[in-house]
Amino acid sequence: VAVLGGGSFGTAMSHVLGRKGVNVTLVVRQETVAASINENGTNTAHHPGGGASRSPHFLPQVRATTDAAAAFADAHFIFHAVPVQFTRDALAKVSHLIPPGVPVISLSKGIETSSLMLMAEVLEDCLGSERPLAFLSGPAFASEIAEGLVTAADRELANDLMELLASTNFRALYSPDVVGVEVGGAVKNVIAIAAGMCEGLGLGTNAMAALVTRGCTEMRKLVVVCGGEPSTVFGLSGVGDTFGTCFGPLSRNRQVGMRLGPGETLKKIFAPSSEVYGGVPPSRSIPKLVGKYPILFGVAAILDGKITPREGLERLMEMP
Ligand SMILES: NC(=O)C1=CN([C@@H]2O[C@H](COP(=O)(O)OP(=O)(O)OC[C@H]3O[C@@H](n4cnc5c(N)ncnc54)[C@H](O)[C@@H]3O)[C@@H](O)[C@H]2O)C=CC1
Ligand SMILES: O=C(CO)COP(=O)(O)O
Repeated sequence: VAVLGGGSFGTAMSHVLGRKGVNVTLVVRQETVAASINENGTNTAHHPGGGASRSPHFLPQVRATTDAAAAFADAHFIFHAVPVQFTRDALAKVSHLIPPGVPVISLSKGIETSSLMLMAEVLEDCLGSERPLAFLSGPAFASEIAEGLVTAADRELANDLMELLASTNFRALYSPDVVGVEVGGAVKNVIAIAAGMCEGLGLGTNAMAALVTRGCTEMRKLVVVCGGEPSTVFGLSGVGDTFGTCFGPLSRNRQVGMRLGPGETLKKIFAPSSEVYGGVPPSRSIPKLVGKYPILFGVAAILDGKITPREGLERLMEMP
């Protein structure tokens, strides 16, 4: 397996596969990161997620390189772990190196803000309509991967992936609903920002439960608008990922919301690093896509600095 993107999730999935004895080549951009993985067994550039613990030691099955051509040449699967907004840029440099017929599996959750496309459409744009594609989603924090959902138009490819990934600490189930799975993964990040704000404002358990429940209703409506199956929302990629993200401490999107709630600005939150968390771009693109769903639209207005989190809450409460 070649994994494109040596961030938190690319690293975590390399560990999952490495522990199964699968040979993995992690494609990173910096020689220093590759050298650190190969020589010291650690990825100094990234925490596995949640900021709580450092990445475990790499097994010898996992090697890192900056040479995508070499990594892709004999790969049976390519896992794409570059954030949605940087996907086109990343693939523009390497897509010609991917041998024909080799499946590409997206691990990335979100909506491309410039085009309002899901990863299925972005990847088809970048890799052509013949490329076999699959998508992994669900509650899968890099620091404690547990369960994921594989979705693909091709059932045989999905079966191969479920077998490839299955282990004592990872289980993959199947869904045929690519749109429903992908919309769920994008929207849950936005709900997580809202849940973090709820927490940051100290609004309590009742408010949090109501917010997350109503957020999932908006997710279901959006899945339907985009052509997915509403029942997908009740599975791992919908409520599963939303609960894990909103009610636990691990989500970076939720952590952004927790700081926004009491009044910190996005500019200040992102000042120390150039990273933009997954939920921030979809928060802004989803309203363009669907119109005024109250929670999704409210998060966008807050991130754009048009209203404060507390004003957003008041608007929700005052809605007829
Ligand atoms: N961290 C997590 O727990 C989970 C993350 N995901 C998804 O996985 C995707 C990646 O997330 P993380 O690994 O957490 O992000 P990250 O910020 O830790 O890492 C992103 C990686 O992409 C690379 N990258 C950025 N721009 C690039 C470019 N133009 N060309 C090549 N590489 C580039 C960066 O160098 C970095 O190694 C996101 O879409 C996220 O939603 C999904 C499930 C869990
Ligand atoms: O998607 C995730 C877990 O399933 C990771 O969420 P964050 O990007 O909010 O950390």
